[in-house]
Amino acid sequence: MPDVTLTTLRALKQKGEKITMLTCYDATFASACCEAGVEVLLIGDSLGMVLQGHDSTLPVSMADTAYHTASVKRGNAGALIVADLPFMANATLDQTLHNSGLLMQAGAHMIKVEGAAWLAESITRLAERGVPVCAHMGLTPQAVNILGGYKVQGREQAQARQMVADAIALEQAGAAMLLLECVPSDLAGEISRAVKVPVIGIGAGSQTDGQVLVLHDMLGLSLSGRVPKFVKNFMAGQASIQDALAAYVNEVKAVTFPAAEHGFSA
Ligand SMILES: Nc1nc(=O)c2c([nH]1)NC[C@@H]1CN(c3ccc(C(=O)N[C@@H](CCC(=O)O)C(=O)O)cc3)CN21
Ligand SMILES: CC(C)C(=O)C(=O)O
Ligand SMILES: [Mg+2]
Repeated sequence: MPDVTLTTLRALKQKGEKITMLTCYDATFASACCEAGVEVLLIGDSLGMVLQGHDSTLPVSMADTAYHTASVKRGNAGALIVADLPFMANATLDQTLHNSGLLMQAGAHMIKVEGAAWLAESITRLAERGVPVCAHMGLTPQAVNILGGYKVQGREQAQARQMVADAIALEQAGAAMLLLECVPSDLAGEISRAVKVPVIGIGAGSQTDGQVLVLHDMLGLSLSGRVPKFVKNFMAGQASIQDALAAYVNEVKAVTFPAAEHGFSA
């Protein structure tokens, strides 16, 4: 796969071709994902849940994230690498700049931060220094203790209008990409059409510019036996992990995944 850059992703959006993204935490899976044509690899703080067995993403440290980012970088063959800034690693602007720098030096090409319009200042400061930022909106799992659980966001009209306005504000602040988690499908489509930067969705329906899933979820593995409704098991009917990864890429590109049953209504 030729190196995927921000330019590649913007061109895919303009062409109307869907962007494929998966979480990835190690070199071997990074290599397998690249082989399958996955364009973006995310070192998600979901690693705290799927690798470490915690019940939230909050315990994940900068050291954990840097370690997995460096591992993914060694197996990568052309994908754009995005790393999640862990819980409280962006408590101040100084810490945001310092910690983002460490993840870029570990091998990330882009940093992802959870929030809304209040992220604007740090996104601008990072972009000035050469760090592209993905703003993760909607269900932001680091705020699970404020949100009262992993619940769909933006179902109320006022909250939906605010999310559209925040997305536009963050694009103007210099965000390179947006990610929407667990928002009604039509709202996610509206936001995707309102900005020029690529919008990736998880539990956000099929109208976004791309899709992401947690690797373990799409391979049919779970700790609890309980999986969110937006997850599809791509191992079903496949002979190998490599085939399952390829099936994911095919279904996202063909817009057969996500189907209506994987999304939420308003
Ligand atoms: N393995 C794994 N997969 C994920 O997608 C994921 C993580 N871990 N850890 C971090 C967050 C937590 N996520 C979650 C977890 C549960 C639901 C969930 O159960 N959602 C309900 C919707 C509830 C509602 O209707 O408001 C569902 O039915 O899917 C959603 C996102 C997504 N992220
Ligand atoms: C679910 C994705 C978007 C994520 O942030 C993660 O894996 O941590
Ligand atoms: Mg995350």
